[in-house]
Amino acid sequence: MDCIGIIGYGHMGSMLVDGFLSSGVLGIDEVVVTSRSRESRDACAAAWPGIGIAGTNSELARRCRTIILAVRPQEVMEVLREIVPVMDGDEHIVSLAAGISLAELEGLFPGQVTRVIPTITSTVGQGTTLVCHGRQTGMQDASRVEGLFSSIGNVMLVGEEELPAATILSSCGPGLLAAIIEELADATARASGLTTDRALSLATETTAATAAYLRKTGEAPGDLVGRVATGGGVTEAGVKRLRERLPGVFDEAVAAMLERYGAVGK
Ligand SMILES: NC(=O)c1ccc[n+]([C@@H]2O[C@H](COP(=O)([O-])OP(=O)(O)OC[C@H]3O[C@@H](n4cnc5c(N)ncnc54)[C@H](OP(=O)(O)O)[C@@H]3O)[C@@H](O)[C@H]2O)c1
Ligand code: PRO
Repeated sequence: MDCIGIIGYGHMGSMLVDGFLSSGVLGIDEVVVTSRSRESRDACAAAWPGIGIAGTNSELARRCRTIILAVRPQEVMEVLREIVPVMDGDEHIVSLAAGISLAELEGLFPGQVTRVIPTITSTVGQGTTLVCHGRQTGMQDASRVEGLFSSIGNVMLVGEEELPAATILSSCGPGLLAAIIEELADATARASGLTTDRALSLATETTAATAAYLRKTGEAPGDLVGRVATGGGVTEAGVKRLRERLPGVFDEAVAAMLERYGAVGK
């Protein structure tokens, strides 16, 4: 059987196992997992009784044709070097690593290679996975991988040159927005009698509702600001302050992320 192998049972590896099996896109006998530590392999076996667990990366590579590298960028090339000698050459390597290029991957494995950038929000079936296929990847394997990731959210095909910016939005985005929600809630709690818990609950609900509103109406964010910010009113005072400072803050944050993107794993 053509099994899907996942190397690395961390945040992404465990999310993919849960997502692929819960969605039913894969059966329990179609997935093989390994991870560096015994604890992670045991945790996977306990969470999904009957799942294939490989003791080593090489064992997994011998058993699977599609191999998802869910290790950190700085570990990807070492893992690839370890498994290439036991591979036939017709496998499909799927790397989740931000910052490791197709050319770098193909330099070690000159076969079918795809870069996939998932997002933690796939845990709840939402958000967009970015997919960028290498030149050697055939249509059948490409659509198999796209189908797998479609089972846990949206899939967007992107060119490799678009990947850094798209990653910031779709994959770093939940972390950025979570930090903003926390700051907004903390600031209102500091300035009032509202408890932090209640402030966080309101800020989270409002963020979800605002995204739902924008998605459903298709309205531009600036137009929504205009609907909410009554002239001379409360929102206007806050938006004015944000617009004075936020462009510079966001430019700095994006520049820092792009700089790190180029260096990660090197
Ligand atoms: N987190 C995100 O939201 C996100 C989004 C998009 C892309 N990514 C990418 O996804 C990849 C994984 O990120 P993550 O957040 O899941 O990292 P993580 O939680 O640190 O998980 C990495 C896992 O790799 C395992 N590992 C390390 N070295 C290994 C080796 N030599 N052989 C086998 N397993 C090994 C570790 O195993 P043990 O636990 O067994 O020690 C760990 O569980 C990264 O390349 C990252 O750039 C992450
Ligand atoms: N998480 C990974 C990082 O922060 C890649 C995108 C989201 O490096």
